[in-house]
Amino acid sequence: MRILADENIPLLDAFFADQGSITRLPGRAIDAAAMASADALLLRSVTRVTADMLQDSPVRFIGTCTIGTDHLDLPGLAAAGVHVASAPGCNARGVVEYVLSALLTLSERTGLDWRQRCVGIVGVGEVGGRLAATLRNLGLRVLCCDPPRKEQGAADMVSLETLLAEADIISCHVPLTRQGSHATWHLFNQARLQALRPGTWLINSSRGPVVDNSALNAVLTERNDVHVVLDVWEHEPALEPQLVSRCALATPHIAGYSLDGKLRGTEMIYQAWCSFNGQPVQRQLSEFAPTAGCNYLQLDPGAPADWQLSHALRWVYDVRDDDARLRAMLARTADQAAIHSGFDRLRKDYPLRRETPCVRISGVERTSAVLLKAAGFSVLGQ
Ligand SMILES: NC(=O)c1ccc[n+]([C@@H]2O[C@H](COP(=O)([O-])OP(=O)(O)OC[C@H]3O[C@@H](n4cnc5c(N)ncnc54)[C@H](O)[C@@H]3O)[C@@H](O)[C@H]2O)c1
Ligand SMILES: O=C(O)[C@H](O)[C@H](O)COP(=O)(O)O
Repeated sequence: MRILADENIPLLDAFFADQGSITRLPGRAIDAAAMASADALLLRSVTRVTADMLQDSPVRFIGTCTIGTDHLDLPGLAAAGVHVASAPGCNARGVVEYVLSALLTLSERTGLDWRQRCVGIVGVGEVGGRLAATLRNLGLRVLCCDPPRKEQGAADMVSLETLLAEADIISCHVPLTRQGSHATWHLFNQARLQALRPGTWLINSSRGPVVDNSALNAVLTERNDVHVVLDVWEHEPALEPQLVSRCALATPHIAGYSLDGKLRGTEMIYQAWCSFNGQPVQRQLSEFAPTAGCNYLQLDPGAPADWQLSHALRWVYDVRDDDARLRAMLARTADQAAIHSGFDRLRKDYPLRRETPCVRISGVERTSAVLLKAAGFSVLGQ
């Protein structure tokens, strides 16, 4: 069995070494020629695969260790008899922590308390659903917009127009789709961007083309009341430096880049591989990865509960660091080829980041403990 894999998949050998010979390539270098001599592909989100690209290839299994699948032509591959597996929800908690950190940052910069604002969530699946639950636990008013789920009977959904009219903060968590009645390509087009309420915070950590980047750039030229956070870009790894400079926070598609999320993605694809090949699952992530519950944060017991929450959220993940790294890269070059490689380098060399569930916090009062638990922390001794 010849396995062709993205070099950025962690624990490849631990899970797959005895399943065949593994060839590693940068994800963007995995092309039709490389696929022609592989039986299986293990990918992340940067490798596009269509049925046409596999015409001369024996590949029958593709596993993408990611939530998103828009890089794969799913109908074409299914028609060609290629089995595709993805990793739903693998890094959803990381994205929630990214959004919480962005809210905290915008709150500090604008002086507006994020916990008093109404949040509109567009796309209420693995990420949006967890974000909605966390924010509601923390006492925020949350509006949810998910027409496909509404059609399947989900209650309490609002239209996008209602959400645009009522939400102070909009966070986008839809898949990128180009066809069908709920296509999300340019869901945030010029008209909707212009219709944002004064002072709106708009966060996109789904896929770049969900927001029309050129329209956004134009709208931000006219309006400085809207605060935009972008983790994903319409033409990434290409970036429009002017748009970056107009964003309140700008990061290189790392919202879900917790170590836990990446490792979970590999394990889920290993499990899908075993199922596809009719073989038992013989390996578990817990054999290879550091377990949860290993980090301790000591908080000042006398500090106010809101401070404890902010401090703990910052300790888990601080979006300002990723924003600073992207801006520093852009300050060094205006050359697009260098920007492409700089963008990919920031992702490849991403610092270690762990998710909240592996954090234990000691030394807090009861009010703080309730708040911290609502945000997803385990609180020692409570
Ligand atoms: N930036 C990152 O690091 C990162 C990490 C994880 C996921 N993502 C992206 O976020 C997306 C969402 O992730 P998820 O795990 O929540 O996916 P999901 O499939 O669990 O949920 C997506 C939800 O969007 C809804 N939806 C589809 N079309 C819609 C529309 N037009 N309007 C409103 N809702 C619509 C679906 O019904 C579904 O409930 C992924 O597809 C991926 O592209 C990005
Ligand atoms: O869809 C996903 O899971 C995320 O966008 C994921 O973080 C993408 O990571 P990449 O495949 O680009 O390394």
